[in-house]
Amino acid sequence: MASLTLNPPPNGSAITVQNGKLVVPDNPIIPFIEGDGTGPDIWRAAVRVLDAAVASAYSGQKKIHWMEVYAGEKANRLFDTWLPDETVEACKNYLVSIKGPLTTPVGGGISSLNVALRQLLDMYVCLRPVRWFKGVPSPVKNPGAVDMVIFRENTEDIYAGIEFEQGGDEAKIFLNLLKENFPKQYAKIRFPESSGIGVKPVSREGTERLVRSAIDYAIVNKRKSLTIVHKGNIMKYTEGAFRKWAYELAEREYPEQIYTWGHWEKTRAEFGVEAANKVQAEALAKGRIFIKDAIADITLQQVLTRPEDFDVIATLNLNGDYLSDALAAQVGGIGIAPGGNINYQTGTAVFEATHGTAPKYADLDKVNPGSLILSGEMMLRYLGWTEAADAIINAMDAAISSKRVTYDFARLMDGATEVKCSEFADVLIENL
Ligand SMILES: NC(=O)C1=CN([C@@H]2O[C@H](COP(=O)(O)OP(=O)(O)OC[C@H]3O[C@@H](n4cnc5c(N)ncnc54)[C@H](OP(=O)(O)O)[C@@H]3O)[C@@H](O)[C@H]2O)C=CC1
Ligand SMILES: O=C(O)CCC(=O)C(=O)O
Ligand SMILES: [Mg+2]
Repeated sequence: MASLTLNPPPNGSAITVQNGKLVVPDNPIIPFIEGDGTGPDIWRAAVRVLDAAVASAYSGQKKIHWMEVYAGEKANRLFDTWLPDETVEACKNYLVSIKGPLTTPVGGGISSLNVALRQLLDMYVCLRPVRWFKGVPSPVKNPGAVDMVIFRENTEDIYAGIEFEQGGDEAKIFLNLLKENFPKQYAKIRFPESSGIGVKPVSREGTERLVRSAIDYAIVNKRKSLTIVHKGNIMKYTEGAFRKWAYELAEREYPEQIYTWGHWEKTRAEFGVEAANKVQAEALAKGRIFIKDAIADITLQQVLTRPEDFDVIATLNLNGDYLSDALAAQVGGIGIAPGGNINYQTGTAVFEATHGTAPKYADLDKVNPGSLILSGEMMLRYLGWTEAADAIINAMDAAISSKRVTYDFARLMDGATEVKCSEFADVLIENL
């Protein structure tokens, strides 16, 4: 078994934070994790596009110095560990990283390494923008109306990993604890002997830092609304509390920048519906962000039936996981759905696609690398390298217009030429 020593590229420099702002040298060291399954294919394609975009935008004055760090199957194969401490340390020390997808077995085995990274680095925002590129095949009539940005809470909820396996000693201890201390709640468990147990923590701090990031984003990017998505009618003290804390934070910290349903309701109670509508219209015309909420099940319908009503979305971990894949479907699928895990306080960020390892396509040079490339685009924007990021968006538009696309788009697009994963990268590079 090889021993693990990371060798930082000798000509690169670390990104740092000063006075709460990222300081990005022209030669930043950026750790990358190749990923499992299709990860190596899409990484090989993505890194070429990212390097070419930076080279062409800055005429060679800026250059990323990539540093491979290990996780998942490759780390286990080479170093007999799934997530080496050195990887977590590198992501922490170099601040900004990028990764391919990592496999998580279902129903047993190791816990998610993706979730572990988010928790260990306390990257509390999972940022997943969903927008349509002209010409991308979509199952909905008006995919252009989809322009949403999901802020998914990334460290809490059922993903905290507090679970007890049915029949195990821990489950028995936990069930006894419930029985003795909370007999009324225990009585609600229909089949206690044969139940596995999961615990769902949702905190005020966790909610507030997520919602604050979402409101800040909405303000900076001049977005119209923020919808708090929750299942607070059923899970009152977790998801219901998320909704309550979100509104309270908005009203307390952003009184001049937001307008909420609560404000509308107050005006309506005093002066009637017409007056309330008028005050709301005036507030929104001045650029205030409209803060509203929606229950998770109806949200999944309404993002389809009236997408124009949704803009920035703040939601809990599991809702955000479901919602991001569902929304990706409306704009061409998971093959071009990017994301980033971010701690806006420390600056730590790991960018990664929304999709998984798609193992049936591993090593076929087939899948769409767009999601990882667009995650890289988000990363470049996060670094402040907007020219390179813009170049990638323009190249994506041009590649799709030319209809030279990977299998996922080609199977739905009339007159398309199917290209391989690596060839799609070539098409993008031609268009930079
Ligand atoms: N952040 C991460 O690292 C994530 C990891 N995972 C992990 O990935 C593994 C597999 O998960 P699974 O649920 O199958 O989901 P995947 O996202 O890996 O794949 C599901 C389907 O999505 C489509 N797809 C995925 N990636 C692409 C791409 N790049 N281009 C085009 N189409 C794509 C394929 O559809 P089609 O069959 O129609 O061609 C594929 O069969 C699991 O272990 C899971 O835990 C899952 C999500 C995120
Ligand atoms: O960690 C995993 O394997 C799945 C994660 C996931 O689905 C996501 O991040 O969207
Ligand atoms: Mg997911």
